[in-house]
Amino acid sequence: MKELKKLNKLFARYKWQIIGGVIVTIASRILSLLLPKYVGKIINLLNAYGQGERTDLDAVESDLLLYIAIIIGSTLLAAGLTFIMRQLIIVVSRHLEYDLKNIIYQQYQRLSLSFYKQNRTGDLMNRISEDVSKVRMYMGPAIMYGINMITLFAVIVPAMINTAPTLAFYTLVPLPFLSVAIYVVSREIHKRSTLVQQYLSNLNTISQEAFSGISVIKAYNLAPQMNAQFEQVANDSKNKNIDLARVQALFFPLMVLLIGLSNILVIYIGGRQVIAGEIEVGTIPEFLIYVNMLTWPVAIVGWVTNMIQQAEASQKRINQFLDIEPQIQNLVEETTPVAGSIEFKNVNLVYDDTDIHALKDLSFKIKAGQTLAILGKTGSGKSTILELIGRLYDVTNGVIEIDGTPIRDLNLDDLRKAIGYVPQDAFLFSDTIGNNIAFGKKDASEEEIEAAAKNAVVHKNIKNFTLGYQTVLGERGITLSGGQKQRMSIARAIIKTPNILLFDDCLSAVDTETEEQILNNLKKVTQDTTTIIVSHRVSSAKNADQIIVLDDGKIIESGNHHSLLEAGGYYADLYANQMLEQ
Ligand SMILES: Nc1ncnc2c1ncn2[C@@H]1O[C@H](COP(=O)(O)OP(=O)(O)OP(=O)(O)O)[C@@H](O)[C@H]1O
Repeated sequence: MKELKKLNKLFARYKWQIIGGVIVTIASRILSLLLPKYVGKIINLLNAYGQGERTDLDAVESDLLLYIAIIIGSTLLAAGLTFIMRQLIIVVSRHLEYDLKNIIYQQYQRLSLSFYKQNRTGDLMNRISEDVSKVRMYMGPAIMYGINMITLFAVIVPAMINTAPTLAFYTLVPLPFLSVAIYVVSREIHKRSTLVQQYLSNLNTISQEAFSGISVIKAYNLAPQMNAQFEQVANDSKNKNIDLARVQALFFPLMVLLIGLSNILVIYIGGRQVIAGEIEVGTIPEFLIYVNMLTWPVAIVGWVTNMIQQAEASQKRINQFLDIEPQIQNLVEETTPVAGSIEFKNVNLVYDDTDIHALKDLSFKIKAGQTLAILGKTGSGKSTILELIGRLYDVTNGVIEIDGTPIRDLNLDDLRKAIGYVPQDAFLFSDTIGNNIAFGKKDASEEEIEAAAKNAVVHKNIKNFTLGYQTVLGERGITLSGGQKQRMSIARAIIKTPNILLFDDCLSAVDTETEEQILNNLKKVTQDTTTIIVSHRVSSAKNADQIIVLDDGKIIESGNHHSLLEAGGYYADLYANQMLEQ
Protein backbone atom coordinates (compact mmCIF):
# COMPACT_ATOMS: atom_id res chain seq x y z
CA MET A 1 0.00 0.00 0.00
CA LYS A 2 3.07 2.26 0.07
CA GLU A 3 2.59 3.45 -3.48
CA LEU A 4 -1.14 4.05 -3.06
CA LYS A 5 -0.46 6.41 -0.14
CA LYS A 6 0.30 9.06 -2.72
CA LEU A 7 -3.43 9.16 -3.47
CA ASN A 8 -4.39 10.21 0.07
CA LYS A 9 -4.00 13.86 -0.84
CA LEU A 10 -6.50 13.34 -3.66
CA PHE A 11 -8.90 11.48 -1.38
CA ALA A 12 -8.82 14.43 1.03
CA ARG A 13 -10.43 16.60 -1.67
CA TYR A 14 -13.55 14.43 -1.54
CA LYS A 15 -13.58 13.51 2.14
CA TRP A 16 -17.20 14.55 2.76
CA GLN A 17 -18.53 12.44 -0.10
CA ILE A 18 -16.47 9.49 1.12
CA ILE A 19 -17.60 9.89 4.75
CA GLY A 20 -21.20 10.20 3.47
CA GLY A 21 -20.69 7.01 1.45
CA VAL A 22 -19.44 5.12 4.51
CA ILE A 23 -22.39 6.24 6.66
CA VAL A 24 -24.91 5.33 3.97
CA THR A 25 -23.27 1.92 3.48
CA ILE A 26 -23.49 1.13 7.18
CA ALA A 27 -27.13 2.23 7.30
CA SER A 28 -28.07 0.16 4.26
CA ARG A 29 -26.37 -2.97 5.64
CA ILE A 30 -28.14 -2.63 8.99
CA LEU A 31 -31.45 -2.31 7.17
CA SER A 32 -30.75 -5.35 5.01
CA LEU A 33 -30.49 -7.39 8.20
CA LEU A 34 -34.24 -7.06 8.70
CA LEU A 35 -35.00 -9.34 5.73
CA PRO A 36 -33.58 -12.61 7.16
CA LYS A 37 -34.81 -11.72 10.66
CA TYR A 38 -38.40 -11.28 9.48
CA VAL A 39 -38.34 -14.24 7.10
CA GLY A 40 -37.35 -16.34 10.15
CA LYS A 41 -40.16 -14.74 12.17
CA ILE A 42 -42.71 -15.50 9.43
CA ILE A 43 -41.68 -19.17 9.32
CA ASN A 44 -41.85 -19.38 13.12
CA LEU A 45 -45.26 -17.69 13.08
CA LEU A 46 -46.61 -20.10 10.46
CA ASN A 47 -45.06 -23.00 12.32
CA ALA A 48 -46.71 -21.90 15.58
CA TYR A 49 -50.07 -21.62 13.78
CA GLY A 50 -49.56 -25.08 12.19
CA GLN A 51 -48.66 -26.59 15.55
CA GLY A 52 -51.73 -25.04 17.11
CA GLU A 53 -49.68 -22.82 19.43
CA ARG A 54 -51.42 -19.78 17.96
CA THR A 55 -55.09 -20.07 17.11
CA ASP A 56 -56.27 -16.52 16.47
CA LEU A 57 -56.20 -16.48 12.62
CA ASP A 58 -56.88 -12.72 12.37
CA ALA A 59 -53.96 -11.91 14.67
CA VAL A 60 -51.69 -14.30 12.75
CA GLU A 61 -52.69 -12.74 9.43
CA SER A 62 -52.15 -9.21 10.66
CA ASP A 63 -48.72 -10.18 12.07
CA LEU A 64 -47.89 -11.78 8.73
CA LEU A 65 -48.86 -8.62 6.83
CA LEU A 66 -46.86 -6.47 9.22
CA TYR A 67 -43.76 -8.64 8.78
CA ILE A 68 -44.10 -8.58 5.00
CA ALA A 69 -44.53 -4.81 5.06
CA ILE A 70 -41.36 -4.49 7.18
CA ILE A 71 -39.45 -6.70 4.72
CA ILE A 72 -40.65 -4.71 1.69
CA GLY A 73 -40.06 -1.36 3.40
CA SER A 74 -36.56 -2.21 4.65
CA THR A 75 -35.53 -3.77 1.33
CA LEU A 76 -36.68 -0.72 -0.62
CA LEU A 77 -34.93 1.61 1.79
CA ALA A 78 -31.72 -0.48 1.68
CA ALA A 79 -31.88 -0.46 -2.13
CA GLY A 80 -32.29 3.33 -2.11
CA LEU A 81 -29.32 3.71 0.21
CA THR A 82 -27.24 1.35 -1.93
CA PHE A 83 -28.02 3.57 -4.89
CA ILE A 84 -26.87 6.65 -2.95
CA MET A 85 -23.73 4.80 -1.81
CA ARG A 86 -22.78 3.99 -5.41
CA GLN A 87 -23.55 7.54 -6.45
CA LEU A 88 -21.22 8.88 -3.79
CA ILE A 89 -18.30 6.48 -3.99
CA ILE A 90 -18.24 5.56 -7.68
CA VAL A 91 -18.79 9.17 -8.69
CA VAL A 92 -15.90 10.21 -6.42
CA SER A 93 -13.71 7.56 -8.05
CA ARG A 94 -14.47 9.08 -11.47
CA HIS A 95 -13.48 12.52 -10.15
CA LEU A 96 -10.28 11.04 -8.72
CA GLU A 97 -9.53 9.33 -12.02
CA TYR A 98 -9.98 12.66 -13.81
CA ASP A 99 -7.71 14.42 -11.30
CA LEU A 100 -5.03 11.74 -11.58
CA LYS A 101 -5.07 11.84 -15.40
CA ASN A 102 -4.64 15.61 -15.29
CA ILE A 103 -1.77 15.37 -12.81
CA ILE A 104 0.03 12.83 -15.01
CA TYR A 105 -0.58 14.81 -18.18
CA GLN A 106 0.70 18.01 -16.59
CA GLN A 107 3.79 16.14 -15.42
CA TYR A 108 4.33 14.82 -18.97
CA GLN A 109 4.21 18.41 -20.20
CA ARG A 110 6.80 19.46 -17.58
CA LEU A 111 9.25 16.70 -18.40
CA SER A 112 12.18 17.40 -20.69
CA LEU A 113 12.85 16.12 -24.17
CA SER A 114 15.35 13.56 -22.87
CA PHE A 115 12.52 11.86 -20.95
CA TYR A 116 10.65 11.33 -24.20
CA LYS A 117 13.78 9.91 -25.81
CA GLN A 118 14.10 7.36 -23.02
CA ASN A 119 10.47 6.23 -22.81
CA ARG A 120 8.28 4.78 -25.48
CA THR A 121 5.08 6.58 -26.43
CA GLY A 122 3.07 3.40 -25.87
CA ASP A 123 4.35 3.27 -22.30
CA LEU A 124 3.42 6.89 -21.65
CA MET A 125 -0.05 6.25 -23.05
CA ASN A 126 -0.47 3.10 -20.99
CA ARG A 127 0.35 4.80 -17.72
CA ILE A 128 -2.18 7.54 -18.29
CA SER A 129 -4.94 5.20 -19.46
CA GLU A 130 -4.53 1.51 -18.44
CA ASP A 131 -2.73 2.16 -15.18
CA VAL A 132 -5.05 4.97 -14.15
CA SER A 133 -8.08 2.78 -14.78
CA LYS A 134 -6.58 0.07 -12.56
CA VAL A 135 -6.00 2.64 -9.83
CA ARG A 136 -9.59 3.80 -10.25
CA MET A 137 -10.75 0.29 -9.50
CA TYR A 138 -9.04 0.73 -6.14
CA MET A 139 -10.37 4.25 -5.57
CA GLY A 140 -13.97 3.22 -6.33
CA PRO A 141 -15.10 -0.40 -6.45
CA ALA A 142 -12.39 -1.82 -4.15
CA ILE A 143 -13.09 0.74 -1.44
CA MET A 144 -16.86 0.48 -1.88
CA TYR A 145 -16.91 -3.31 -1.75
CA GLY A 146 -14.38 -3.24 1.08
CA ILE A 147 -16.55 -0.99 3.26
CA ASN A 148 -19.60 -2.99 2.25
CA MET A 149 -17.97 -6.24 3.23
CA ILE A 150 -16.64 -5.00 6.57
CA THR A 151 -19.99 -3.52 7.61
CA LEU A 152 -21.90 -6.56 6.44
CA PHE A 153 -19.65 -8.80 8.51
CA ALA A 154 -19.77 -6.49 11.49
CA VAL A 155 -23.57 -6.56 11.35
CA ILE A 156 -24.39 -10.14 10.29
CA VAL A 157 -21.86 -12.22 12.23
CA PRO A 158 -22.93 -10.92 15.69
CA ALA A 159 -26.57 -11.35 14.64
CA MET A 160 -25.87 -14.98 13.66
CA ILE A 161 -23.93 -15.75 16.85
CA ASN A 162 -26.64 -14.14 18.88
CA THR A 163 -29.36 -16.27 17.26
CA ALA A 164 -27.62 -19.66 17.06
CA PRO A 165 -23.89 -19.83 17.96
CA THR A 166 -23.24 -23.47 16.90
CA LEU A 167 -25.02 -23.07 13.58
CA ALA A 168 -23.19 -19.79 13.06
CA PHE A 169 -19.86 -21.58 13.48
CA TYR A 170 -20.63 -24.29 10.89
CA THR A 171 -22.07 -21.77 8.45
CA LEU A 172 -19.04 -19.51 8.59
CA VAL A 173 -16.40 -22.28 8.30
CA PRO A 174 -16.50 -22.73 4.47
CA LEU A 175 -16.37 -18.98 3.79
CA PRO A 176 -12.59 -18.44 4.23
CA PHE A 177 -12.02 -21.32 1.78
CA LEU A 178 -14.30 -19.61 -0.68
CA SER A 179 -12.34 -16.41 -0.24
CA VAL A 180 -8.96 -18.06 -0.82
CA ALA A 181 -10.25 -19.99 -3.84
CA ILE A 182 -11.59 -16.82 -5.42
CA TYR A 183 -8.31 -15.07 -4.71
CA VAL A 184 -6.34 -17.81 -6.47
CA VAL A 185 -8.69 -17.83 -9.45
CA SER A 186 -8.78 -14.07 -9.78
CA ARG A 187 -4.97 -13.88 -9.53
CA GLU A 188 -4.77 -16.34 -12.39
CA ILE A 189 -7.35 -14.31 -14.30
CA HIS A 190 -5.22 -11.22 -13.77
CA LYS A 191 -2.04 -12.98 -14.95
CA ARG A 192 -3.74 -14.19 -18.08
CA SER A 193 -5.50 -10.93 -18.80
CA THR A 194 -2.15 -9.10 -18.53
CA LEU A 195 -0.86 -11.42 -21.25
CA VAL A 196 -3.98 -10.75 -23.31
CA GLN A 197 -3.31 -7.02 -22.94
CA GLN A 198 0.28 -7.47 -24.03
CA TYR A 199 -0.73 -9.35 -27.15
CA LEU A 200 -3.39 -6.78 -27.87
CA SER A 201 -0.83 -4.02 -27.66
CA ASN A 202 1.50 -5.99 -30.00
CA LEU A 203 -1.36 -6.26 -32.41
CA ASN A 204 -2.01 -2.53 -32.14
CA THR A 205 1.64 -1.68 -32.68
CA ILE A 206 1.84 -3.87 -35.79
CA SER A 207 -1.33 -2.44 -37.30
CA GLN A 208 -0.41 1.14 -36.42
CA GLU A 209 3.01 0.77 -38.00
CA ALA A 210 1.50 -0.84 -41.07
CA PHE A 211 -0.97 2.04 -41.49
CA SER A 212 1.73 4.68 -41.05
CA GLY A 213 4.06 2.93 -43.48
CA ILE A 214 1.35 1.89 -45.94
CA SER A 215 3.07 3.62 -48.87
CA VAL A 216 6.34 1.72 -48.25
CA ILE A 217 4.43 -1.56 -47.86
CA LYS A 218 2.65 -1.05 -51.15
CA ALA A 219 5.73 0.15 -53.01
CA TYR A 220 7.74 -2.91 -51.92
CA ASN A 221 4.76 -5.25 -52.30
CA LEU A 222 5.07 -6.36 -48.70
CA ALA A 223 1.36 -6.99 -48.13
CA PRO A 224 1.67 -10.83 -48.03
CA GLN A 225 4.45 -10.70 -45.40
CA MET A 226 2.54 -8.13 -43.35
CA ASN A 227 -0.61 -10.27 -43.53
CA ALA A 228 1.31 -13.34 -42.37
CA GLN A 229 2.87 -11.37 -39.50
CA PHE A 230 -0.52 -10.02 -38.45
CA GLU A 231 -2.09 -13.46 -38.65
CA GLN A 232 0.63 -14.90 -36.44
CA VAL A 233 0.21 -12.27 -33.72
CA ALA A 234 -3.59 -12.38 -34.00
CA ASN A 235 -3.45 -16.15 -33.56
CA ASP A 236 -1.27 -15.83 -30.44
CA SER A 237 -3.65 -13.22 -29.12
CA LYS A 238 -6.65 -15.50 -29.74
CA ASN A 239 -4.94 -18.36 -27.86
CA LYS A 240 -4.25 -16.11 -24.88
CA ASN A 241 -7.90 -15.05 -24.89
CA ILE A 242 -9.01 -18.69 -24.89
CA ASP A 243 -6.68 -19.39 -21.93
CA LEU A 244 -8.26 -16.50 -20.10
CA ALA A 245 -11.82 -17.62 -20.88
CA ARG A 246 -11.01 -21.06 -19.48
CA VAL A 247 -10.08 -19.71 -16.04
CA GLN A 248 -12.87 -17.12 -16.07
CA ALA A 249 -15.32 -19.98 -16.64
CA LEU A 250 -14.23 -21.41 -13.28
CA PHE A 251 -15.23 -18.35 -11.31
CA PHE A 252 -19.01 -18.76 -11.08
CA PRO A 253 -19.18 -22.55 -10.76
CA LEU A 254 -16.72 -22.26 -7.89
CA MET A 255 -18.90 -19.74 -6.16
CA VAL A 256 -22.05 -21.76 -6.72
CA LEU A 257 -20.31 -24.86 -5.37
CA LEU A 258 -19.19 -23.21 -2.19
CA ILE A 259 -22.52 -21.46 -1.61
CA GLY A 260 -24.23 -24.82 -2.13
CA LEU A 261 -21.90 -26.37 0.44
CA SER A 262 -22.70 -23.70 3.02
CA ASN A 263 -26.44 -24.06 2.35
CA ILE A 264 -26.29 -27.81 2.82
CA LEU A 265 -24.39 -27.34 6.09
CA VAL A 266 -27.04 -24.90 7.33
CA ILE A 267 -29.87 -27.29 6.45
CA TYR A 268 -28.13 -30.36 7.85
CA ILE A 269 -26.75 -28.89 11.11
CA GLY A 270 -29.76 -26.57 11.51
CA GLY A 271 -32.16 -29.48 10.90
CA ARG A 272 -30.46 -31.56 13.59
CA GLN A 273 -30.61 -28.63 16.03
CA VAL A 274 -34.32 -28.09 15.30
CA ILE A 275 -34.98 -31.80 15.98
CA ALA A 276 -32.98 -31.50 19.21
CA GLY A 277 -35.11 -28.48 20.10
CA GLU A 278 -32.09 -26.19 20.32
CA ILE A 279 -33.29 -23.69 17.73
CA GLU A 280 -36.57 -22.69 16.11
CA VAL A 281 -37.33 -23.84 12.57
CA GLY A 282 -37.38 -20.21 11.30
CA THR A 283 -33.67 -19.96 12.09
CA ILE A 284 -32.89 -22.21 9.11
CA PRO A 285 -34.30 -19.91 6.37
CA GLU A 286 -32.91 -16.94 8.32
CA PHE A 287 -29.42 -18.49 8.14
CA LEU A 288 -29.82 -19.51 4.51
CA ILE A 289 -30.38 -15.86 3.69
CA TYR A 290 -27.39 -14.85 5.84
CA VAL A 291 -25.18 -17.30 3.95
CA ASN A 292 -26.29 -15.90 0.62
CA MET A 293 -25.81 -12.35 1.86
CA LEU A 294 -22.28 -13.16 3.02
CA THR A 295 -21.14 -15.19 0.03
CA TRP A 296 -20.71 -12.30 -2.38
CA PRO A 297 -18.72 -10.12 0.05
CA VAL A 298 -16.56 -13.11 0.97
CA ALA A 299 -15.91 -13.94 -2.67
CA ILE A 300 -15.11 -10.31 -3.12
CA VAL A 301 -12.33 -10.35 -0.49
CA GLY A 302 -10.19 -12.28 -2.96
CA TRP A 303 -11.23 -10.06 -5.83
CA VAL A 304 -10.69 -6.83 -3.89
CA THR A 305 -7.26 -8.01 -2.70
CA ASN A 306 -6.34 -8.60 -6.30
CA MET A 307 -7.66 -5.21 -7.36
CA ILE A 308 -5.61 -3.52 -4.65
CA GLN A 309 -2.47 -5.43 -5.67
CA GLN A 310 -2.95 -4.44 -9.29
CA ALA A 311 -3.64 -0.83 -8.31
CA GLU A 312 -0.49 -0.82 -6.17
CA ALA A 313 1.57 -2.06 -9.15
CA SER A 314 -0.02 0.49 -11.48
CA GLN A 315 0.41 3.34 -9.02
CA LYS A 316 4.07 2.37 -8.67
CA ARG A 317 4.49 2.79 -12.43
CA ILE A 318 2.64 6.12 -12.29
CA ASN A 319 4.75 7.32 -9.33
CA GLN A 320 7.92 6.48 -11.24
CA PHE A 321 6.98 9.19 -13.73
CA LEU A 322 5.45 11.59 -11.21
CA ASP A 323 8.61 11.53 -9.11
CA ILE A 324 10.91 12.47 -11.98
CA GLU A 325 12.17 16.01 -11.77
CA PRO A 326 12.43 17.58 -15.24
CA GLN A 327 16.06 17.80 -16.32
CA ILE A 328 15.48 21.31 -17.58
CA GLN A 329 14.30 23.48 -14.70
CA ASN A 330 13.20 27.07 -14.69
CA LEU A 331 15.50 28.52 -12.07
CA VAL A 332 14.34 32.12 -12.39
CA GLU A 333 10.99 33.48 -11.28
CA GLU A 334 11.27 37.13 -12.33
CA THR A 335 10.81 38.07 -15.97
CA THR A 336 13.95 38.40 -18.07
CA PRO A 337 13.36 40.01 -21.47
CA VAL A 338 15.40 38.57 -24.32
CA ALA A 339 16.86 40.86 -27.01
CA GLY A 340 18.69 38.24 -29.03
CA SER A 341 22.50 38.33 -28.97
CA ILE A 342 23.85 34.82 -28.56
CA GLU A 343 27.30 33.63 -27.52
CA PHE A 344 28.57 30.05 -27.16
CA LYS A 345 31.67 29.79 -24.95
CA ASN A 346 33.50 26.44 -25.13
CA VAL A 347 30.22 24.55 -25.23
CA ASN A 348 30.25 20.77 -25.01
CA LEU A 349 27.28 18.50 -25.20
CA VAL A 350 27.30 14.79 -24.53
CA TYR A 351 23.90 13.13 -24.95
CA ASP A 352 23.20 11.13 -21.78
CA ASP A 353 21.44 8.23 -23.43
CA THR A 354 23.90 7.59 -26.26
CA ASP A 355 27.09 9.13 -24.85
CA ILE A 356 27.55 10.84 -28.21
CA HIS A 357 29.79 13.87 -27.86
CA ALA A 358 27.76 16.05 -30.24
CA LEU A 359 29.42 19.45 -29.64
CA LYS A 360 33.08 19.89 -28.74
CA ASP A 361 34.40 23.14 -27.25
CA LEU A 362 32.20 25.16 -29.53
CA SER A 363 32.53 28.96 -29.44
CA PHE A 364 30.85 31.58 -31.62
CA LYS A 365 28.95 34.82 -31.23
CA ILE A 366 26.03 36.52 -33.02
CA LYS A 367 24.89 40.05 -32.35
CA ALA A 368 21.19 40.74 -31.89
CA GLY A 369 19.45 41.08 -35.25
CA GLN A 370 22.18 39.31 -37.21
CA THR A 371 21.89 36.16 -39.26
CA LEU A 372 24.05 33.09 -38.76
CA ALA A 373 24.08 30.15 -41.13
CA ILE A 374 25.33 26.76 -40.01
CA LEU A 375 26.44 24.19 -42.53
CA GLY A 376 28.08 20.83 -42.19
CA LYS A 377 27.73 17.13 -42.83
CA THR A 378 24.85 15.15 -41.33
CA GLY A 379 25.37 14.37 -37.68
CA SER A 380 27.89 17.19 -37.24
CA GLY A 381 25.84 18.82 -34.46
CA LYS A 382 23.86 21.53 -36.24
CA SER A 383 20.42 20.69 -34.79
CA THR A 384 22.01 20.25 -31.38
CA ILE A 385 23.07 23.91 -31.39
CA LEU A 386 19.48 25.02 -31.97
CA GLU A 387 18.16 22.69 -29.28
CA LEU A 388 20.62 24.16 -26.80
CA ILE A 389 19.51 27.71 -27.60
CA GLY A 390 15.90 26.73 -26.90
CA ARG A 391 17.12 24.94 -23.72
CA LEU A 392 15.62 21.67 -24.83
CA TYR A 393 18.87 20.30 -23.36
CA ASP A 394 21.40 21.84 -20.99
CA VAL A 395 25.07 22.00 -21.95
CA THR A 396 27.38 19.39 -20.46
CA ASN A 397 29.95 22.10 -19.89
CA GLY A 398 30.76 25.54 -21.20
CA VAL A 399 28.32 28.47 -21.23
CA ILE A 400 25.70 29.83 -23.56
CA GLU A 401 24.99 33.50 -23.01
CA ILE A 402 22.01 35.39 -24.32
CA ASP A 403 22.36 39.16 -24.10
CA GLY A 404 25.37 38.52 -21.89
CA THR A 405 23.40 36.43 -19.36
CA PRO A 406 24.01 32.68 -18.97
CA ILE A 407 21.00 30.92 -20.46
CA ARG A 408 20.24 29.10 -17.18
CA ASP A 409 19.77 32.48 -15.49
CA LEU A 410 16.99 33.44 -17.86
CA ASN A 411 13.35 32.78 -17.12
CA LEU A 412 12.63 29.70 -19.25
CA ASP A 413 9.18 30.92 -20.27
CA ASP A 414 10.59 34.26 -21.44
CA LEU A 415 13.35 32.50 -23.35
CA ARG A 416 10.96 30.18 -25.15
CA LYS A 417 8.50 32.99 -25.83
CA ALA A 418 11.34 34.90 -27.53
CA ILE A 419 12.13 31.99 -29.86
CA GLY A 420 10.47 30.93 -33.09
CA TYR A 421 11.67 27.40 -33.83
CA VAL A 422 11.14 25.54 -37.07
CA PRO A 423 12.22 21.93 -36.52
CA GLN A 424 13.62 19.65 -39.18
CA ASP A 425 10.55 17.46 -39.08
CA ALA A 426 7.61 19.82 -39.45
CA PHE A 427 4.83 18.67 -37.16
CA LEU A 428 1.28 19.80 -37.76
CA PHE A 429 -1.65 19.03 -35.50
CA SER A 430 -4.94 17.50 -36.62
CA ASP A 431 -6.61 20.88 -36.76
CA THR A 432 -7.34 23.56 -39.34
CA ILE A 433 -4.51 25.14 -41.29
CA GLY A 434 -5.36 28.53 -39.74
CA ASN A 435 -5.12 27.14 -36.20
CA ASN A 436 -1.89 25.34 -37.03
CA ILE A 437 -0.31 28.62 -38.06
CA ALA A 438 -1.85 30.57 -35.18
CA PHE A 439 -0.46 27.96 -32.80
CA GLY A 440 2.58 30.21 -32.42
CA LYS A 441 0.37 33.13 -31.35
CA LYS A 442 -2.98 32.24 -29.84
CA ASP A 443 -4.69 35.63 -30.35
CA ALA A 444 -3.56 36.02 -33.97
CA SER A 445 -6.07 37.71 -36.29
CA GLU A 446 -6.96 36.32 -39.72
CA GLU A 447 -4.90 39.07 -41.32
CA GLU A 448 -1.85 38.15 -39.28
CA ILE A 449 -2.26 34.46 -40.21
CA GLU A 450 -2.51 35.36 -43.88
CA ALA A 451 0.49 37.70 -43.70
CA ALA A 452 2.61 34.97 -42.08
CA ALA A 453 1.50 32.48 -44.73
CA LYS A 454 2.32 34.96 -47.48
CA ASN A 455 5.80 35.53 -46.10
CA ALA A 456 6.31 31.76 -45.88
CA VAL A 457 5.11 31.57 -49.53
CA VAL A 458 2.34 29.11 -48.74
CA HIS A 459 -0.68 31.42 -48.94
CA LYS A 460 -1.42 30.53 -52.58
CA ASN A 461 -1.34 26.82 -51.84
CA ILE A 462 -3.76 27.28 -48.95
CA LYS A 463 -6.10 29.36 -51.06
CA ASN A 464 -6.22 26.52 -53.59
CA PHE A 465 -7.81 24.21 -51.01
CA THR A 466 -11.61 24.44 -51.17
CA LEU A 467 -11.84 25.33 -47.50
CA GLY A 468 -8.75 27.55 -47.51
CA TYR A 469 -7.49 28.27 -44.01
CA GLN A 470 -10.32 26.18 -42.58
CA THR A 471 -8.98 22.98 -44.21
CA VAL A 472 -8.53 20.37 -41.52
CA LEU A 473 -5.26 18.47 -41.63
CA GLY A 474 -5.14 14.74 -41.05
CA GLU A 475 -2.80 12.99 -38.64
CA ARG A 476 0.62 14.61 -39.10
CA GLY A 477 -0.86 16.79 -41.84
CA ILE A 478 -0.77 14.00 -44.39
CA THR A 479 -2.81 15.89 -46.91
CA LEU A 480 0.08 18.33 -47.40
CA SER A 481 3.29 17.89 -49.35
CA GLY A 482 6.62 17.96 -47.51
CA GLY A 483 7.41 21.45 -48.79
CA GLN A 484 3.96 22.75 -47.84
CA LYS A 485 4.35 21.38 -44.33
CA GLN A 486 7.72 23.05 -43.97
CA ARG A 487 6.33 26.39 -45.09
CA MET A 488 3.34 26.14 -42.70
CA SER A 489 5.82 25.48 -39.97
CA ILE A 490 7.79 28.59 -40.98
CA ALA A 491 4.59 30.66 -40.96
CA ARG A 492 3.88 29.37 -37.45
CA ALA A 493 7.28 30.57 -36.26
CA ILE A 494 7.25 34.01 -37.84
CA ILE A 495 3.70 34.91 -36.77
CA LYS A 496 5.08 35.14 -33.22
CA THR A 497 7.45 37.92 -34.34
CA PRO A 498 10.09 36.43 -32.07
CA ASN A 499 13.45 38.00 -31.29
CA ILE A 500 15.26 34.80 -32.16
CA LEU A 501 14.36 32.62 -35.13
CA LEU A 502 15.80 29.14 -35.48
CA PHE A 503 15.38 27.36 -38.82
CA ASP A 504 16.51 23.73 -38.80
CA ASP A 505 16.99 22.67 -42.39
CA CYS A 506 13.42 23.70 -43.02
CA LEU A 507 13.77 24.65 -46.66
CA SER A 508 15.13 21.30 -47.77
CA ALA A 509 11.84 20.26 -49.39
CA VAL A 510 11.19 23.48 -51.31
CA ASP A 511 12.63 24.30 -54.72
CA THR A 512 15.43 26.87 -54.92
CA GLU A 513 13.19 29.51 -56.46
CA THR A 514 10.68 29.35 -53.61
CA GLU A 515 13.58 29.19 -51.17
CA GLU A 516 14.92 32.45 -52.59
CA GLN A 517 11.47 34.04 -52.27
CA ILE A 518 11.08 32.93 -48.65
CA LEU A 519 14.55 34.14 -47.73
CA ASN A 520 13.85 37.54 -49.32
CA ASN A 521 10.57 37.84 -47.41
CA LEU A 522 12.27 36.80 -44.20
CA LYS A 523 14.93 39.42 -44.67
CA LYS A 524 12.18 42.06 -44.70
CA VAL A 525 10.17 40.84 -41.73
CA THR A 526 13.06 39.75 -39.57
CA GLN A 527 15.35 42.73 -39.87
CA ASP A 528 15.74 43.05 -36.12
CA THR A 529 15.53 39.33 -35.44
CA THR A 530 18.52 37.17 -34.63
CA THR A 531 18.22 34.37 -37.15
CA ILE A 532 20.04 31.06 -37.30
CA ILE A 533 19.61 29.01 -40.44
CA VAL A 534 20.79 25.41 -40.44
CA SER A 535 21.05 24.09 -43.94
CA HIS A 536 22.77 21.78 -46.38
CA ARG A 537 22.39 24.34 -49.15
CA VAL A 538 24.74 27.22 -49.83
CA SER A 539 21.78 29.11 -51.32
CA SER A 540 20.19 29.32 -47.85
CA ALA A 541 23.42 30.44 -46.24
CA LYS A 542 25.09 32.81 -48.65
CA ASN A 543 23.39 36.01 -47.50
CA ALA A 544 23.98 35.41 -43.80
CA ASP A 545 26.15 37.89 -41.85
CA GLN A 546 28.16 34.98 -40.59
CA ILE A 547 28.54 31.38 -41.69
CA ILE A 548 30.04 28.52 -39.72
CA VAL A 549 30.83 25.06 -41.00
CA LEU A 550 30.71 22.21 -38.53
CA ASP A 551 32.38 18.85 -38.64
CA ASP A 552 32.05 16.30 -35.86
CA GLY A 553 30.88 18.90 -33.34
CA LYS A 554 33.67 21.41 -34.09
CA ILE A 555 33.81 24.55 -36.21
CA ILE A 556 36.09 23.92 -39.15
CA GLU A 557 35.42 27.15 -41.05
CA SER A 558 33.80 30.46 -40.31
CA GLY A 559 33.38 33.76 -42.08
CA ASN A 560 30.95 35.15 -44.64
CA HIS A 561 30.13 33.97 -48.16
CA HIS A 562 33.01 35.81 -49.80
CA SER A 563 35.68 35.06 -47.23
CA LEU A 564 34.73 31.37 -47.22
CA LEU A 565 34.82 31.16 -51.00
CA GLU A 566 38.25 32.68 -50.93
CA ALA A 567 39.38 30.27 -48.25
CA GLY A 568 38.67 27.46 -50.71
CA GLY A 569 37.62 24.89 -48.10
CA TYR A 570 34.48 22.80 -47.46
CA TYR A 571 32.16 25.75 -48.13
CA ALA A 572 33.79 26.65 -51.42
CA ASP A 573 33.62 23.00 -52.58
CA LEU A 574 29.98 22.78 -51.57
CA TYR A 575 29.26 25.99 -53.46
CA ALA A 576 31.01 24.73 -56.57
CA ASN A 577 29.14 21.40 -56.45
CA GLN A 578 25.78 23.01 -55.88
CA MET A 579 26.32 25.54 -58.65
CA LEU A 580 27.04 22.65 -61.00
CA GLU A 581 23.82 20.90 -60.00
CA GLN A 582 21.68 23.91 -60.91
N1 LIG B 1 18.41 13.30 -28.66
C1 LIG B 1 19.55 12.71 -28.95
N2 LIG B 1 19.99 11.72 -28.16
C2 LIG B 1 21.17 11.13 -28.43
N3 LIG B 1 21.97 11.43 -29.45
C3 LIG B 1 21.57 12.41 -30.29
C4 LIG B 1 20.33 13.09 -30.07
N4 LIG B 1 20.18 14.00 -31.05
C5 LIG B 1 21.28 13.91 -31.84
N5 LIG B 1 22.10 12.95 -31.39
C6 LIG B 1 23.40 12.60 -31.97
O1 LIG B 1 24.21 13.75 -31.90
C7 LIG B 1 24.94 13.93 -33.10
C8 LIG B 1 24.62 15.30 -33.71
O2 LIG B 1 23.28 15.29 -34.15
P1 LIG B 1 22.56 16.54 -34.81
O3 LIG B 1 21.13 16.19 -34.99
O4 LIG B 1 22.86 17.76 -34.02
O5 LIG B 1 23.28 16.62 -36.23
P2 LIG B 1 22.93 17.52 -37.47
O6 LIG B 1 24.20 18.14 -37.90
O7 LIG B 1 21.79 18.39 -37.21
O8 LIG B 1 22.54 16.38 -38.52
P3 LIG B 1 21.54 16.49 -39.77
O9 LIG B 1 22.18 17.39 -40.78
O10 LIG B 1 21.45 15.09 -40.28
O11 LIG B 1 20.26 17.01 -39.25
C9 LIG B 1 24.56 12.77 -34.01
O12 LIG B 1 25.59 11.81 -33.92
C10 LIG B 1 23.28 12.23 -33.42
O13 LIG B 1 23.22 10.83 -33.59
